Amino acid sequence: MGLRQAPDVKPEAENVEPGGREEARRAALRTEQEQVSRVYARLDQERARAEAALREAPAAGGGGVLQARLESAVATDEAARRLARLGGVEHGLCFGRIDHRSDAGGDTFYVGRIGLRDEDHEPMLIDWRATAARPFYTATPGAPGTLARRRHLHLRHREVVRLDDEVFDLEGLDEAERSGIVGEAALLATLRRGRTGRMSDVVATIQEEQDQVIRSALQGVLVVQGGPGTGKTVAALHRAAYLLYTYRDVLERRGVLVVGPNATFLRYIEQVLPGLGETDVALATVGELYPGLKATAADEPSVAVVKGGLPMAALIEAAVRDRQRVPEGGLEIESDGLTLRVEPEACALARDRARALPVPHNVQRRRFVHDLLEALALNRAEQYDRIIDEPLEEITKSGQVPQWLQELLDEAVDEPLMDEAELRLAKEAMWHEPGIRAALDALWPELTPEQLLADLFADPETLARLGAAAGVRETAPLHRPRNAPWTVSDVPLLDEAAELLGTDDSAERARSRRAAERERRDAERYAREVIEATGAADMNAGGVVDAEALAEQHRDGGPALTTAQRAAADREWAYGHVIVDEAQELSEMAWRAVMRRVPTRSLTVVGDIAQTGSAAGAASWGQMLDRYVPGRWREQRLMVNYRTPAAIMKVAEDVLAAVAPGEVPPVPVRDDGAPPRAVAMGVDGLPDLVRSELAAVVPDASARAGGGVEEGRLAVIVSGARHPQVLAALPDAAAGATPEALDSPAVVLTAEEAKGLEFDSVVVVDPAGILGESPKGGQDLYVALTRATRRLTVVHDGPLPTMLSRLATA
Ligand SMILES: Nc1ncnc2c1ncn2[C@@H]1O[C@H](COP(=O)(O)OP(=O)(O)OP(=O)(O)O)[C@@H](O)[C@H]1O
Repeated sequence: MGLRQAPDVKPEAENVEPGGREEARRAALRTEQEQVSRVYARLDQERARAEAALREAPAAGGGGVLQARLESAVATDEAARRLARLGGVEHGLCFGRIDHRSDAGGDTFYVGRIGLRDEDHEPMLIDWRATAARPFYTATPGAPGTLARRRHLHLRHREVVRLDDEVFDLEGLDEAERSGIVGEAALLATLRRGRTGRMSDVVATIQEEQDQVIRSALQGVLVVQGGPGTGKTVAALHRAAYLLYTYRDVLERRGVLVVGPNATFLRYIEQVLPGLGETDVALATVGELYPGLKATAADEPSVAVVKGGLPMAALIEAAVRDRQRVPEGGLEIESDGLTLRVEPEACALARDRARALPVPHNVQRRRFVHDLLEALALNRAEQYDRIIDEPLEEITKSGQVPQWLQELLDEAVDEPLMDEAELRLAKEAMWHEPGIRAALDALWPELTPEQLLADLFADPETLARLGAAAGVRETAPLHRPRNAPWTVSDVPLLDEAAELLGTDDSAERARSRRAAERERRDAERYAREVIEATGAADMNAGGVVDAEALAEQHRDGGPALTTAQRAAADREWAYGHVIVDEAQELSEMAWRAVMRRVPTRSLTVVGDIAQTGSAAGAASWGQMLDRYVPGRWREQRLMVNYRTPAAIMKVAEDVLAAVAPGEVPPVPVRDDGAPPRAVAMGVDGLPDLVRSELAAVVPDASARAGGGVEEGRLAVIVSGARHPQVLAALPDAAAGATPEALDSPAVVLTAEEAKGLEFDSVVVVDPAGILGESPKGGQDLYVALTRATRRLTVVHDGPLPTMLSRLATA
C-alpha cells in the first residue's frame, strides 16, 4: 500500500525550460519539507505517548501478586523499549522516497529509520528493513524493477536541505552509466563528510552488494570478505538491525552479539545501532567473552601464537586430568587414632568411575569423593571390627566362649560391616574431618578456571610434561608468575577450562534450578494472559512484548534487565546470532569460545584475510570455519572501497602486492583528496606536521571550543618501537586503545590499534619498523595506509621501504 497523498513532484531533470529548473527545485524542497515535518510531528506524538505510558504505568517490581507485577511490567517494558527506539532515530529520520511506475500501481513510499503510521493507521514512513523499502536499495538503472524514481532526502536537523534524484529512464542511459554505482551523488556527498571519531550509519546510501549482505538469511554462517573500506563493518551492523527487525521473535529473546577487536572499536561503532532503531545488541571484545573479566593486555606474538593454537585445548584437558590423581602406594590418612587405608587399585577404580561420567570435572568429583569416603568408612569399620574381633578370637581359641556369645558370633559372620544408613552417616562424619577433606581435595580438587590456568602456567615442569603429549610444540612461552594479569588470549583458555570444569552441581542447586524453572513457567503463563488481557498482543505486531522474556526479566521483582545484559553475564548463554568483525584476527581457540555461544551456528563473519595482523589469526576462512560447518559456510565479497581515495589506494596496493601477492585490493570510488606524500624527518618535526595536517582537515578550529562532536580527525600510526617517543613528542594527542581517545582530534595508535578505524588525515611514522614488527610480514603497514579518508603522510628517518617508492619524498 503506497502513499497516494504525496504530491507528484517532477524530477529536476524533467524541468528543463529556462528559469524553471530552480523554481522546480524549490517546489520539490517545499513539498518534501511538508512531508518530513509531518513525519517528525508524528515522531514527537509517539514519543509523548510512550513517555506518558511510562509515567502512568504503576511501578514495576517489588511486592504485589505476580499478575499485578506483570501487568505493570508489560506496560513499562513496552513503553521503555518504544521510547529507546524513538529516541535513537532523530537524526535523518526520513532519508528516501521511491515512486513506483504508474503501470505498477504508482505508489509512493517514504523510507526512514523506523516505520510510522498516521492516526488512521496508514503508513507514513516505511522502515528501511521492510520488504517495501527494498527497491530503494536494489534498483539500478539497468534493473530498476517497478521504480520510476528514487529520491534521496538530505536533512539538517529537521530541515530538508537537498534532494538527489535518480530517474530510471532506460532509453536515456548508456551501458557505462547503467553499471555505475547506485545513487552516486548521494553516496559521494556522504563519503566526503569529515570524520567524527564515531562511525555513522549509511542507511540512506546502502549499495546493492551491501544490501545482499544485510538481507541474507539468518541461518548458517555468512562470511563477508572484503578489502579495507568496503563497508564490511557498516554492512554487518545494518545486518544486525535488519535481522532483529525481521526475526524479532527468535532474536529478541536469544539476543545478538557483536564481537569486535577492541574497546576503542566498539565505542566507534556503538552509536550505529540505536540510529537504526535497535538498542538491544550485546557488544564484546574477545577479552570480554568470559563474564567477570575485561582483559585488554595483549601477549607477545610468540606467546599469542601458542595460546591461540588448537593444541591448547588438548593441553587444558590434560591439565584437568592431571588434577585427578591416584596416590602412589594408595591413600593413607590418620584419623581418630587409626591409619585409614585405601589400596591404589581401589583409588584408581574410583577415579575411573568418576571419569566415565559424561559431566565436567567439578561434578565428577562428587562421585570420586563419595567412593573414597565409602572406602575409608569401610576401612575404619574393618579396623574397629578387628579391634573387637582379636580379643574374641583369643577367647575362642582358649575354648572358653559362653554359649550366648558363640551364637552371636556365628550370626555376625554373614552380616555386612555396616548397613546403608550407617554407611551414609559414617561418610558424612568423615567429610567433616579436615584431614580427610584435605586429602581428598588434594587428589581431586574443586577448581575454578582461574586456579587451573594460574597453577598450570606457573609450573614449567608440568607445562613441559603435558604440553609434549598434547602437541603444544613450545611450552616455555606459557610460563609466567601465578599472579600475572590475564591477557586477551587467556580468555578463550579460561572459557575452555570453564567448559571442562563446570560448576559444582550439587543436588541442592539442581533442586533450586527445578523450582526456578517451575516458577518461570508459571510466570510465563501469567505473562501471556496479561499480554492478551491488556491488548499488548496487538501492539506486538512490532514485536515489542514477549511473554517468556518478560516473565524471565521480572521473576525476581527486580528491575528488568535487557536481553543483552542478561546474556553478557551468563557464560553459557546461547545467542540467536553472532556477528564477528575483524574476524581474521581470531585464533583457533577464540573461535571455539565464539562457537560455544551460538550452538545454532547462525553467524556473520566479517573480515579481510589480507589484513590478518595477529600471528594466531586466520590464513583462510576454511582454516577457521570448516571444523564447525564443513563446506556449509557461504561467502559474499565486497569489492568497492568507499573510504580511501584512489591515489592513497595506489600506495597501499603496492604494499599488498609485496606482502600478499595473491590478494585483490578493492576498487576505490573516491578520487579526491591531496596526493599522498613521504616526509624524511625525525620525530621532533611531528608537532608542526600534526598541526598543519589538523588545520587541513578541521573545517573551523574555533568550532572545537564549543565541545560536542565536531568533524575532523587525525591519527598518527606508529611502530611499537617508536610509540613512546612519538607520544612524548605529541603531548596533546590522545593515546591508543582507550575509547575516549576517539573524541580527541589527534590520536597516536599502533597499527594493531588502528584496525577497523578511519581518520581524515593519517600520519604513518616509521614504516620500516611497522613492516618489521608485523608478525605476518607486512599486513600491518597495509592496514595503516588504508585508514585515511583524505590525506596520508608517511614520515621516515631511515630509507623509505622500496614498496613505498611511489611516494614522492618532500
Ligand atoms: N553505502 C555506503 N554509503 C556511505 N558510506 C559508506 C557506505 N559503505 C561504506 N561506507 C563508508 O566507508 C567507510 C568504510 O566502511 P567500513 O569501516 O565498514 O569498512 P570495512 O570494510 O569494515 O573496513 P576495514 O576492513 O578497513 O575495517 C565508512 O566510513 C563507511 O561509513
